Amino acid sequence: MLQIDNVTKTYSHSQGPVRAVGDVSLTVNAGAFVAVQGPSGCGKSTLLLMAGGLLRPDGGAVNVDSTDPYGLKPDVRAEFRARRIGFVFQQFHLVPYLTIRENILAPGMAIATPDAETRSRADELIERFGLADRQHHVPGKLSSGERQRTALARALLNRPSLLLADEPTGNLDHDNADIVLNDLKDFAKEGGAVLLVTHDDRAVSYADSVVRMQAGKIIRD
Ligand SMILES: Nc1ncnc2c1ncn2[C@@H]1O[C@H](COP(=O)(O)OP(=O)(O)OP(=O)(O)O)[C@@H](O)[C@H]1O
Repeated sequence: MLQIDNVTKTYSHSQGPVRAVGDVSLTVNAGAFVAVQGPSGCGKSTLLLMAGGLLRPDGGAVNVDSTDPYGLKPDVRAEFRARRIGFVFQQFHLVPYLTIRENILAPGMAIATPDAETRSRADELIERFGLADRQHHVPGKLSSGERQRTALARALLNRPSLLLADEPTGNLDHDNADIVLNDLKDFAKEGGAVLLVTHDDRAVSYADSVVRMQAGKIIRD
């Protein structure tokens, strides 16, 4: 489902280059929930962005559903991402002037005007995540838990095969964190692939397997 082979990334910086990820390989199969755990600055977000077709590695290869997203033209890559990959971030990244329902429908808009099936999928997710009463509100009016459930619903709209989650519980209390982590787990149980990057021990306990990262490298136990 997700295969990362020997990827590297170095950022250029006025103070000199910053090697964020060096020679990392990782596989996440369908039905697997894999966590990458490591301290702040070890390269987790960089790895996740490369896995999601959002940041081209300097070297190595990324394959999602046997497709190299970086081999696609930018517009085709954007559509590929919208169809196959769901993203959940710590800061939610909702569009502040769109309602909750419109935010959830946003990945549908990236492909075409949402048809009846997509709209009904959005309604199903709105029910499932307990957002029915808030669907016509903008994100600024919602709690952090509701915002992250909105982000998760948005990530699931197009029935992706891969979910990428970057510290998704960082802004949530325990109860809301449990809800989100159980939803990631359910997604894997239903046959999806989940890659979670986090420093949080509790979040990691929901994953089937954990790899540790330090200073841009995977540490093998
Ligand atoms: N755009 C950038 N330009 C320069 N350096 C960057 C950039 N983005 C990240 N870095 C550096 O690359 C390294 C890895 O950053 P990254 O955000 O991937 O780590 P992280 O493990 O996700 O950290 P955190 O948990 O704090 O988000 C850090 O040293 C960071 O300062």
